[in-house]
Amino acid sequence: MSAPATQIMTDTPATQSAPILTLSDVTVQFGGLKACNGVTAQVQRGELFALIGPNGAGKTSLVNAITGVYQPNPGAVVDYTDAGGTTHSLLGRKPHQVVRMGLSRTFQNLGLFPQLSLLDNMMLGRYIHQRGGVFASGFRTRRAVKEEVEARAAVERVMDLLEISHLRFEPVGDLPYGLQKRIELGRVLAMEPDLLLLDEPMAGMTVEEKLDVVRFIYEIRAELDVTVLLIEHDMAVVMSIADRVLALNFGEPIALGTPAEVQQTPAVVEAYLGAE
Ligand SMILES: Nc1ncnc2c1ncn2[C@@H]1O[C@H](COP(=O)(O)OP(=O)(O)OP(=O)(O)O)[C@@H](O)[C@H]1O
Repeated sequence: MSAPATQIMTDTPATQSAPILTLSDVTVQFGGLKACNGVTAQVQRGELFALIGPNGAGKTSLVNAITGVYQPNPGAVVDYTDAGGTTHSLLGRKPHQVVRMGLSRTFQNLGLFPQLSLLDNMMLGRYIHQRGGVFASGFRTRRAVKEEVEARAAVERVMDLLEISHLRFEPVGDLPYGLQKRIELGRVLAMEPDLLLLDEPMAGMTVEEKLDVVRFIYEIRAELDVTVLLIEHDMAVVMSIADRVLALNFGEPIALGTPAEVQQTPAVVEAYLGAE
C-alpha cells in the first residue's frame, strides 16, 4: 500500500512565486471510475511543470478538467491567475472560452488539416483572436485588416522560432510525422497562450526529433514568456527538463516535487515498476 499522497508531497521554495494555475480537490468521475481523484497543486508562472503517470493514470482527464472539456466534481477549484494578477475560475467555462483566456493545448492526436498548407493551419489557430467576424473580413474594415496583420506577424514569429518558415506552402499531410507534431505545437503557439498545455508532444518521435522539441520548449519559454504544463511519458526527458513534477497513478496524486524528489518517492517507483 502506498503512503498517502499528502505525506510525500513537497514543494520547493524556489518555485513558490506567483501561481498561474491553482487546482484544489479536482476529481473527474465517469460513473464509478474516478479518472483523477482529489488533485491539489499549483503551477507557478514561468515554470515547466510536468504531469506524469502510467497509462490510464488520469493525466489527460485532469487537463480536460482544466480546459473545459470535462467538468470536475463539485467542490473542486480550478483557478487561472492572469499576468495582471487577477484570478479567474475556469469552472463552467467552455473550451473556446478557456483558450481565449490564455490557456491553449495540444492533443495526443494531431489536430491539423492535412490538405491545407502549413501557413493556413497556423492561421487557423489565430481565429480565436479575431473579433471582427466574417462581415468585417469581407468588407475589409480597419479592424479586420489590423487583426489580419497581427495574426500574420504572430504566425511568422512562431514559424521562425520553430524553424518551419521554409515549409509554409506545403500541405501538412505531405510532411513527416515529427514535423506535423511541430506544426501542431506552432498552431497552438500562434494563439499566444499564457499557459501552454502539451499532451505528449514527443509521442512516436525519434530521439533526434525529441531533442528538437526539448530545444523548442526551452526557446518558447525564454522568448515567448509562456508557462508550460507538459504531459510526457519519456522519463529521461521529464526528469531533465521539468522544474516540478506531479505524478498520478490510478487517478490518485502520489507525488509532487522536484524531479529528484519525485523520482525517489517509493509510490512512483512502485507505479512505474508495476506498469512494466
Ligand atoms: N470519456 C471517458 N469515459 C469513460 N472513461 C474515461 C473517459 N476518459 C478517460 N476515461 C478513463 O479514465 C482513466 C484515466 O484516463 P486518462 O486518459 O485521463 O489517462 P492518461 O493518464 O491520460 O492515460 P494515457 O497516458 O494512456 O493517455 C482511464 O481508466 C480511462 O479509461
